[in-house]
Amino acid sequence: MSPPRVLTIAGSDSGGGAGIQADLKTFLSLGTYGLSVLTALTAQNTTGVSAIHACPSEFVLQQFDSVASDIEIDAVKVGMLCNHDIVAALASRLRDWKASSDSHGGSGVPVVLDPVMVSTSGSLLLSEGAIETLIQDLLPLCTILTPNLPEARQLLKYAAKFTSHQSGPRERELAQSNEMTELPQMMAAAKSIAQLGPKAVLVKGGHAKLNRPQIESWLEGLDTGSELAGVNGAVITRRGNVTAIRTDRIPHSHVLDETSSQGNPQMVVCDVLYQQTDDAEGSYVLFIKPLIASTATHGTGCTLSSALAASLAQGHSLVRSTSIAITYVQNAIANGIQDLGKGPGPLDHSYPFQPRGLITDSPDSSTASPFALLRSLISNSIDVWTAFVQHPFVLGLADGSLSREAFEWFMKQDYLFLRHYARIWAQAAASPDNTFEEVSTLAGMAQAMAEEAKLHLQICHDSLGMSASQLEHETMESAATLAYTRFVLDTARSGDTLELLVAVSPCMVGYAQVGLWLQQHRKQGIDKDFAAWIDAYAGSDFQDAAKKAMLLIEAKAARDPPSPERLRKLQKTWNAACRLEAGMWDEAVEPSLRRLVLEP
Ligand SMILES: Cc1ncc(COP(=O)(O)O)c(N)n1
Repeated sequence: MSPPRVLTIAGSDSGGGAGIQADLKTFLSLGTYGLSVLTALTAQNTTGVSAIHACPSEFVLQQFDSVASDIEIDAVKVGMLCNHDIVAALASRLRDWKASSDSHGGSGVPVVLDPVMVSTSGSLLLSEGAIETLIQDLLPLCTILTPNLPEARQLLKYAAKFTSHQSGPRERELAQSNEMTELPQMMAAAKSIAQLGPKAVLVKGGHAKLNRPQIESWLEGLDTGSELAGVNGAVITRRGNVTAIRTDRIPHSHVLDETSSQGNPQMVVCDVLYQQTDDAEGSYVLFIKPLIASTATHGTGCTLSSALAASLAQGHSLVRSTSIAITYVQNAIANGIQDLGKGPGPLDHSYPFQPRGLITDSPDSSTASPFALLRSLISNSIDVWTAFVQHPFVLGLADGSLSREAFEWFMKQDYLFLRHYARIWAQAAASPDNTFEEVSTLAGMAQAMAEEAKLHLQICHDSLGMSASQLEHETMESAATLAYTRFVLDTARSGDTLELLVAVSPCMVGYAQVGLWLQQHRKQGIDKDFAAWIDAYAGSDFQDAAKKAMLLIEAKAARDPPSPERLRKLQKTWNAACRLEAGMWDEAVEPSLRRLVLEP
């Protein structure tokens, strides 16, 4: 079960925040295996770059040949290339390598190119003379190019020179305007840059703060109102060749104070993805999300392009990979390490495994890879997982802004859910392949659910005057509760114990994670029932039962290691369960989504 392999060809940042260091951390947290070819060493810290030592281009190729002749590579990310010699040597090698791997029946290894030119701190990371070679030799080989706005401006200066298409003056006009801060301009720029050869271009809008009402009205002019879907809290609309994916969710941050991260909800950032299509029009996907006002953004470009390459290596489409990469970066920025050195800090690449303690700590030092399966399931569902464990319901519990009414709605539905959930654990306990100890652990989870339900009962009794019998026999079940329980019961019927355990895991692992997180981040003076809820999930009874069950899942997976195909199926089951979990909280916080469907 070797993970997908991703190669970074980039420079080293001795400060650890950008370059190959950022790339390898990103690869690891997105469930891939990282390889690296170094182009240059930088003496760098949070305050800037003090020296650069370029590798001889022959040595860059030697590293590449060594890796590529032995290890099958699923995606490549290219970052800092330093000088003309390295660009030229690499372009020639990548062209031959891609041609030979394509001729072996492959559809081509995706190459993500981050055209690193100048560091955030102002140092030149690509010599002037290398840009033309990069454009002429390297861009045509790449699947996607990911310039930020200053880099896009640079590239546009060359677009007119190297392409035969008609819109030369337009490029010059765009390149000269230092204010490429309007969405239509960014879209035009992405399309022009694509003429230079890459199949797709992602113009990153981080340097342009856009105004939400303006964007909304621009999109409305475009929309026929065809709202396609809400996926992971995003609203997707499409008109013609423009798809817009809008999220309002501000990633939770344990480092930024609310005033800075939520300072102005009217400000958004938009990344523009342009893909070449068979007709001349191409297609656009706009990723619109809240601006996070943080200074800890060192390594953002490296991280985004690496996350994109890792997701492509996992087999995701370009649009989904872009969406995963953006989600990863948003959250890693929101959790940026502010106080690492004297200058702007780096992102926190390890945020998916926060709070440290649940899944990162080895419960048993004799296990080489504790929680290997659960880590891989989380790593491969970062966007879905984050939408669940940092749901507005959870954030509302932390700062007390959740309404009592939403909380009580959820308590009633969760009470109904828990009865089924306890049945499912009991069913898993009865599986014929269980050891004696496993029967006891799984039955213990059923018992833990019964304990958990007592809290629900008490809250419903004290605030709504409801008895257990009223809850069980007079409460209608909502669509989200029914959907989740039916999904898990169907999985149980398939008879595959590991799959059943994966279906119930997000609830257990997620609540254990959410409980620990809330314990650290809840505000003083929140509602006493919110506090009791947090105490229940952060408490040792629930945490211990969850940890035991997690170890059991890992033991089962280790005993009968899933094939790649089975792993894909388990991942789908996990993803669905995460979405269904979040769906129950969606109903709580958004009354218009509630549907009571099943009479008791
Ligand atoms: C080795 C290396 N590669 C890339 C960057 C750009 O990153 P940033 O724009 O965040 O400074 C960097 N500073 N160092």
